[in-house]
Amino acid sequence: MAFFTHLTRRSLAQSAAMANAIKNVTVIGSGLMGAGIAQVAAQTGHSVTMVDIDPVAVGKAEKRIADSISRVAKKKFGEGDEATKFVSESLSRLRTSTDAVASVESADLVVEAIVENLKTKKELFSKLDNAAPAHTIFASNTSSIPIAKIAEATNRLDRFGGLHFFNPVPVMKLLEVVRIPETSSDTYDAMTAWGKAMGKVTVECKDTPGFIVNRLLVPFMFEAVRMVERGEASPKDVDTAMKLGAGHPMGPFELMDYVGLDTGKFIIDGWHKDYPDVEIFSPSPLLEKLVSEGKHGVKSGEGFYKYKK
Ligand SMILES: CCCCCCCCCCCCCC(=O)CC(=O)SCCNC(=O)CCNC(=O)[C@H](O)C(C)(C)COP(=O)(O)OP(=O)(O)OC[C@H]1O[C@@H](n2cnc3c(N)ncnc32)[C@H](O)[C@@H]1OP(=O)(O)O
Ligand SMILES: NC(=O)C1=CN([C@@H]2O[C@H](COP(=O)(O)OP(=O)(O)OC[C@H]3O[C@@H](n4cnc5c(N)ncnc54)[C@H](O)[C@@H]3O)[C@@H](O)[C@H]2O)C=CC1
Repeated sequence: MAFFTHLTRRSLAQSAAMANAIKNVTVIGSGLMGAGIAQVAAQTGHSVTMVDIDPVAVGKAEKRIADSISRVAKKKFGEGDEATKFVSESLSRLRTSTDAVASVESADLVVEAIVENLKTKKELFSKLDNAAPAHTIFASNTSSIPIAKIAEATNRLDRFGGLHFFNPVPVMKLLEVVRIPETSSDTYDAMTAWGKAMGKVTVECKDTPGFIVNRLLVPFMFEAVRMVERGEASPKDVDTAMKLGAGHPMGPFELMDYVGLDTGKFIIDGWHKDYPDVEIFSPSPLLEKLVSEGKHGVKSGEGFYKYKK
């Protein structure tokens, strides 16, 4: 028992040391997820650089972060000086850039949250691998792509893993920490300790399709779309049914609009390519139509539903 307690103390001390080791965080991608991850990292005392190839996306992310931090501050401190200080100190730790390579030069951790496309992610990581210091840990926030396939673009498989956050990042408590066979224990422990320092509850995941949550959630969403395509129910009735009958905070169509239908299409296209014989992953005419019309959900003003811009 004493030996066990000693071990627990030692591993707690090690975890704390590792959380402290990650001070400088670079988040690549300033869309829905990148902005949320950068915000929470800044809120929890990290020095953060948020990068996007698109300067317009950076500007939009800054506005979303300012709005979200105010809501977090209000919830934590109410109105007043403490809330104002929390907002200004958090924002002072956040820088932005459009130059990914330059932004990793002093990073302890790089979290990638760019579009859900394997080729684009590999091209990015390949460039970053040459520019980042040897100790830097690389992580992807991918929803559906195997971490091992992304990591192939680098020479740091032992310092590579998945950090899969949930939308909206400032609110959702879960973080899936994904390891590939080559991920070292030090890297895995450092990612987990950092997740806890971010205020998240972590779960350990193997590099299996969809990890834990999306392995269950995505087929549920697919099935909801198929029901509507078969004319069995309307999106609104499916949403009402799942909220009132199963206690979900959002119905599947509201959630798909919230996540982004373009991201949903990237996921289904990728899984259809990898598993061509699994019928549920075959292309959805309804989803194809909405995405081709630029209806990407809340972020574009329309998806399955219409939103005020
Ligand atoms: C056949 C083909 C089909 C193909 C389809 C394929 C689709 C594939 C999709 C794949 C998806 C993959 C995504 C992924 O990898 C993982 C995910 O992230 S899944 C999504 C997980 N998220 C959820 O499930 C969210 C569920 N919704 C909710 O929990 C709530 O609705 C939500 C918190 C979003 C909003 O709550 P609500 O009560 O409705 O609204 P309020 O505005 O009142 O907010 C409540 C509370 O929370 C605070 N808050 C909300 N948003 C923010 C924010 N951005 N920042 C800060 N704070 C926020 C708000 O202030 C409120 O606080 P109070 O103190 O309670 O007032
Ligand atoms: N939307 C969601 O609810 C969730 C998404 N994810 C994953 O997070 C990642 C990002 O998703 P979202 O934030 O929703 O996407 P998004 O479409 O909102 O943002 C992606 C951003 O990446 C930028 N980008 C594209 N290529 C880039 C490059 N080479 N370098 C720098 N920036 C680049 C784009 O300009 C855009 O601003 C995806 O892998 C997605 O699967 C994970 C959890 C939830």
